[in-house]
Amino acid sequence: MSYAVKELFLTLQGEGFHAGRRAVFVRFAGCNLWTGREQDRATAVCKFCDTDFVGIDGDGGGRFADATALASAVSFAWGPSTAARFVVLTGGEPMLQIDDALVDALHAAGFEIAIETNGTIAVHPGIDWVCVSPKAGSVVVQRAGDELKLVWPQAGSDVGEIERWDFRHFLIQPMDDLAADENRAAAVAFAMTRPGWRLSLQTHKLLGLR
Ligand SMILES: C[S@@+](CC[C@H](N)C(=O)[O-])C[C@H]1O[C@@H](n2cnc3c(N)ncnc32)[C@H](O)[C@@H]1O
Ligand SMILES: Nc1nc2[nH]cc(C(=O)O)c2c(=O)[nH]1
Ligand code: SF4
Ligand SMILES: [Mg+2]
Repeated sequence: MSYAVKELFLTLQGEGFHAGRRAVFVRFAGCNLWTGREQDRATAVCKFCDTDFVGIDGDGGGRFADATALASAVSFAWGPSTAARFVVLTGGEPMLQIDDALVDALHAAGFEIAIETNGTIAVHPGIDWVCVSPKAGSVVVQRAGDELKLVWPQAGSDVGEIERWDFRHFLIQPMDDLAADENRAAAVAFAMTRPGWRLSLQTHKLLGLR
């Protein structure tokens, strides 16, 4: 299969459990919860997305003909060191494109594979670190994994239900929008009142990283 990739870059993981860790990001084009067009945002299932995932025109993006080609680009972006190789598959919704061949090729290149997913498509079992970020109004089928990262506040999300899902870590992340200041305060209040949850900040934005 070929892969449509919006952008591919080396940075520090900015969010969640692995925040601060060097990582290659592969941002797949396309999502099942929003077209990515501003005129469709208000009617989308997911209305608060902070990301441009339309097309294959970003830095390092393109159409990769096969898994070997994409894994080679990830390896090149990481550089020659074989230590602690870490790739984050995101998007858009990466589970629309991830397949056996890609997981095998990234593992063969020595990478630990993490995913950022909305959880509406079952995650490939070969992925090493599963971060699910549920969206109110969607049906989450991936209810187990390493990290549950809830963007907050989200009207209509059932926190009581989410807390019963089988994740090792529960994180609350303030929604970045015009109300970002209030949202940060709401996320802090959430973490203060719900033991077992931790605050996740989008540190790459604070640091001016990608
Ligand atoms: C752009 S999404 C791509 C991966 C996948 N589609 C998903 O939603 O998890 C990457 C992460 O950014 C989070 N995110 C998106 N928009 C955000 C916003 N405005 N504020 C805070 N986090 C946001 C998502 O919830 C997800 O955890
Ligand atoms: N530095 C950095 N960390 C991130 N963590 C999750 C991201 C994403 O958009 O999936 C992201 C991103 O775009 N950049
Ligand atoms: S599910 Fe993820 S990529 Fe899709 S619109 Fe929402 S935050 Fe953006
Ligand atoms: Mg992002």
